Amino acid sequence: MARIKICGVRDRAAIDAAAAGHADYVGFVFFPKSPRNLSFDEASALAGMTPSAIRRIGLFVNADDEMIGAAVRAARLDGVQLHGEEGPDRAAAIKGRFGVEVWKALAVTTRADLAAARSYAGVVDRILFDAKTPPGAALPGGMGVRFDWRLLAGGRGGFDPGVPWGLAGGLDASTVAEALATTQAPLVDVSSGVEDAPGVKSPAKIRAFCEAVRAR
Ligand SMILES: O=C(O)c1ccccc1N[C@@H]1O[C@H](COP(=O)(O)O)[C@@H](O)[C@H]1O
Repeated sequence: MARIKICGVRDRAAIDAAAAGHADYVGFVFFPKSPRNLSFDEASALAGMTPSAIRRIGLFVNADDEMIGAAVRAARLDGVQLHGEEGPDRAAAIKGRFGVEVWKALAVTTRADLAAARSYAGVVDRILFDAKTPPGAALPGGMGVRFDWRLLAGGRGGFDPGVPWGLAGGLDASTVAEALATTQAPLVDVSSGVEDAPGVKSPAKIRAFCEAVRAR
């Protein structure tokens, strides 16, 4: 069964809904341009509300060590998701310095974009394949944009980028079954697809998303 990450949680209701849906991860966004951005104090409080069965992943975009360190400590993060232009060397340095799981998001439009995953094998704990947002977009993710999931449709054994992976971008309760059927993704990550407005999570949509994943 695919693991579930609910990204961009900002309040107790969203965390409770993720727990009710047996989500595996919640994501805390540390990117000031995002409507889901958290202060370190907010993240610390949310961490205290998160059941121990759910792991906390911090999302960063080209952040420096000072910011990542402050967030790791405040929110007692289990992992970091690098959603900017962090290369394998930067990802390795972050893993070495902070000793948490490192996920690297790769922006995908065409099959050629998948090849970059290989350069992170042995470095990161997970690759997240996300859609490329349009040129000039406000954010590099979290905008409900999807890519052609058939790019991840593997042969008999399924798609194998040589490193654990997950699927993100444009998922919601009505599309995730098709996404899973097409890709056999071992993890799905959702943000805007479980919101009523940017940054406003819907507990009902979170529960529906988790049910759609678990129903498969
Ligand atoms: O959620 C954000 O605000 C965000 C900001 C900057 C980079 C990534 C962001 N979110 C991540 O984007 C993907 C796809 O999100 P969506 O489901 O299409 O809205 C996901 O990994 C989010 O965690």
